[in-house]
Amino acid sequence: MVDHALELLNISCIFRAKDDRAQRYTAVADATLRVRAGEFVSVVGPTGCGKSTLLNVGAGLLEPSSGEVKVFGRPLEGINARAGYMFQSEALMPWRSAMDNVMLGLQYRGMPEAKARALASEWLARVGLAGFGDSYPHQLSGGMRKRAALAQVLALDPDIILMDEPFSALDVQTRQLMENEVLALWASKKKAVLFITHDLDEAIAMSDRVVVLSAGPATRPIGEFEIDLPRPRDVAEVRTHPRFVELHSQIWAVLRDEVLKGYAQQLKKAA
Ligand SMILES: Nc1ncnc2c1ncn2[C@@H]1O[C@H](COP(=O)(O)OP(=O)(O)OP(=O)(O)O)[C@@H](O)[C@H]1O
Repeated sequence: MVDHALELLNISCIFRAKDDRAQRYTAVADATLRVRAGEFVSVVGPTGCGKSTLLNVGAGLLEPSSGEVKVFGRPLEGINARAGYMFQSEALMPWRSAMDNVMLGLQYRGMPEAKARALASEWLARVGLAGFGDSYPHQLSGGMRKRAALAQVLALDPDIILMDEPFSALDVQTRQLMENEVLALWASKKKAVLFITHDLDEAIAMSDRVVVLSAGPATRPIGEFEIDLPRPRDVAEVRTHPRFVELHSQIWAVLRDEVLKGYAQQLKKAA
């Protein structure tokens, strides 16, 4: 039996339209997505297609209109306690130091202060922020804030890591450094990762598998690709690998039409 960490089974999400509450909008329709324990899966798809919606369902933050979520084989009820979630936006509390931000989740789970401080300090060092524990978010660079947010999630030792375009706000160099760091941490801990991104290069460079979503409405997976590139990988170097180029063109052939459809819809919405 395959050991799945997270299963989204026949998920549909229907929202009331924001501008007209009588109207319904089917964001996701009959979508099935599985992540094995220890597997790194990326989901790519056009803007606004429903990537975050699916991730929110996996996190237990959003109840689907229909379908089932299983976590290590068990139906999910409420918040997914075995998952850590890293958002696109800043998750650090500006009035707390980096150390206090990382400690917060640990203490919330009942860890005594001294133990939480020691563990937070260990994780800050692991993400390259030794000596920055007393700094407040505004005193850290964008990349350092992402590192602190990563420490915050990983310190909780989740079995599943959900990441929603975590590095999209970073410059290219910092982003590649962070991607390599995430890969190194992942390789040492081998957690299940569900990673949402707009960026196909990033998805291929990081993942074991890339899932392509169709343009909305009624988004669902329309392609799935095993990424058989050797590991360990350097995200910048792997892009020059002939197999990377081959996979990129195969996946782009599926994604391209959806991106064009998504773009046309955005234009229609804006008109
Ligand atoms: N709570 C909600 N109420 C109404 N509509 C919603 C709600 N949440 C999401 N939607 C709609 O569902 C669709 C999917 O949104 P979602 O944020 O999941 O897309 P996305 O692929 O993550 O977008 P992006 O690529 O821009 O981050 C969008 O059209 C969005 O407007």
